[in-house]
Amino acid sequence: MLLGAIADDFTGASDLANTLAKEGMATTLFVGAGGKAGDCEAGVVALKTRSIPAADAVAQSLYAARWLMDQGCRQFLFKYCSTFDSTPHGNIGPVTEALLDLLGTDIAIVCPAFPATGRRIFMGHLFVGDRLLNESGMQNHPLTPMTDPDLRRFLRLQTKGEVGAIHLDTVRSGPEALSSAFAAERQAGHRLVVTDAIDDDDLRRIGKVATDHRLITGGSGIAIGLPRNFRDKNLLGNKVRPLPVPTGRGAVLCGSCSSMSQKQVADYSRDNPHYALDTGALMAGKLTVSEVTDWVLQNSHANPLVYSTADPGTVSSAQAAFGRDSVATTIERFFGELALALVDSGVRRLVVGGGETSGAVVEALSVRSLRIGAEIDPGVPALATERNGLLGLALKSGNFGAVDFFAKALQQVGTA
Ligand SMILES: Nc1ncnc2c1ncn2[C@@H]1O[C@H](COP(=O)(O)OP(=O)(O)OP(=O)(O)O)[C@@H](O)[C@H]1O
Ligand SMILES: O=C(O)[C@@H](O)C(=O)CO
Repeated sequence: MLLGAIADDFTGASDLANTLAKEGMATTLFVGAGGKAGDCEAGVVALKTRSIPAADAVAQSLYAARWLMDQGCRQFLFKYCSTFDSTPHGNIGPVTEALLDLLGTDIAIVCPAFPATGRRIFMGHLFVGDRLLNESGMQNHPLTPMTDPDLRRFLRLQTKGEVGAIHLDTVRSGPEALSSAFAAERQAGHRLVVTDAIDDDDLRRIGKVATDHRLITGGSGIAIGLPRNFRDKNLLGNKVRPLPVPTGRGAVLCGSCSSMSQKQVADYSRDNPHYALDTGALMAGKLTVSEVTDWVLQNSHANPLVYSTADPGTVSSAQAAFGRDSVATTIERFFGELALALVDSGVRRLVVGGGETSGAVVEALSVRSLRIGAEIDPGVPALATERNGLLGLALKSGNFGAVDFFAKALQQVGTA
């Protein structure tokens, strides 16, 4: 394994694995670290550390990094959300500083840009489409509301050390000038350096210069330029293989409340059987997994949708009534148990919306690794794994995918 990545959630891991596979690295997505890695050039360890206490996120990330070091990785990538999902306490800053210490290196690019999905960084500020981050809908996120678009200022709340910045004009002023700018930041003791990028060419420029950086952090976009560095050193084989095609019934599970998920749920619900989870009933223990499993199986000829997706007002009321973490955990556990029941009852194609939700689902399925297939929409590949036979999956980040994503994904992760 040449490149080892640690992703703070599961949809993020599949997003990054998609980029690395598209750029020609034989990539495997691992559900947690440990055990045998098999034959791959890039390994992405999916963790569920985005919204847990910082100390736990650091411990799990260091464990994953040590495992990746044992696999022989030469370069390491910490993948977080392209909308920088975090809180003033972490976990992006603390995990990055701990990885720098472990890897014995003194600089980490911080670049969540993902232009294909509208995430761009200019003068240290993160945009989503034509809006600043804090006006993009992300200010309403159920777990990590993003209210400051200035990455330098927001990240500084999470770090021990000062944060550096490299602006777009420097990124575009040639590899030598860009390398010198990183050297100057290093000299100034700025270990985390927010780096502007507004298109894929900027990301390739940064990737080229980062060839000798031991640690890089960001969204999946920052990985665009990295496979080429390994290819230029003749380190890559021709190992990317097409996915096998699972066959069987399908279902969609959505626990994301993002603006895009709300549109996707509305779109899919128009023509397909759909079941809205009643949060109150769930919290009162009045809605059981077996009840919903039965409903899905009765409708499984038509690839039904089960969702907890709700608008910000409904989410806030549920959080006020039951507590934010308690409602989130209950819903995630429900989706995990539901997915397990469905897959063990013969569902062979599963499309999941939301990073935390995807983490709960994949962990409940107890699969160890996933293979990466073709891209369905930017940042979301078809995935395949084994559980009682071949299982096709798509793990969609909250705001990713076109409005008709669910129908499209069901077709691309396998056949009926
Ligand atoms: N109706 C609801 N009320 C309160 N919380 C909810 C509701 N529905 C889902 N949640 C919780 O909100 C969180 C949504 O996070 P999740 O990561 O799954 O989606 P996302 O943040 O939109 O996706 P991503 O992280 O990929 O961008 C989960 O913890 C989920 O359990
Ligand atoms: O970077 C992104 O936006 C996604 O891969 C993600 O991490 C959402 O959970």
